[in-house]
Amino acid sequence: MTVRAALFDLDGTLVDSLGDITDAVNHMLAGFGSPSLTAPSVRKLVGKGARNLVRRALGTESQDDITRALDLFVAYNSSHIADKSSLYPGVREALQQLAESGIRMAVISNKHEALCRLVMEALGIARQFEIICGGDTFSEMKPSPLPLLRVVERLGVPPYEAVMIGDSINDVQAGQQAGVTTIGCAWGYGGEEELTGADHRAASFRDVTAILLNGTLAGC
Ligand SMILES: O=C(O)COP(=O)(O)O
Repeated sequence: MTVRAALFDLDGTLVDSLGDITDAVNHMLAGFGSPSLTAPSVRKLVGKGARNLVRRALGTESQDDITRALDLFVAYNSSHIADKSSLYPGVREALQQLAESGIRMAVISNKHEALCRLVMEALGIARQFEIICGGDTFSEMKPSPLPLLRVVERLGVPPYEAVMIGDSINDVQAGQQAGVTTIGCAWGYGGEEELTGADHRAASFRDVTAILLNGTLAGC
């Protein structure tokens, strides 16, 4: 199999954003007079977008409260987007290498698209990607296959020549349903058990490039 497109998850895959997400969650909780959460607790809530994150952090089903919480979270996170966030080791080099080898690249995140763009600009990787989309870009977010199918269509690449690289079950399930090969990243926020369905497992970014460039993908 020739890999023509690499579709990357963002939080927990390219960027370690947990510190800033935790601060934004705690800013939001303070606005409700609720106690703070630790980073390991917030880590378990990341993955299905900001609305789901604030709903679970606050422990409410009130749509009014969730909307207010979301506004507080997004406003704080927008102005503290990369105070503590950084790229995972090897990301910059890997993106350069993949770009040089002609692999088309996109980010498909469940984070708001505007926040994706902000953090990617701040960390200097936005220009490496032809397409950047977030949880609010399409009518459905991962684990729906829809964002992946829309992106490969826009790239003009068939799903079977694309690979989804991510750290959570949302990435693995979206990839499986889209007919895209999946690489599970062991360094992210998803637990070990979330990646059992992935076609490949990467322990570092070096593994990701080796799998993408050396033709070691299943079915090669
Ligand atoms: O912000 C989230 O909930 C998850 O974002 P991700 O899809 O980039 O991991």
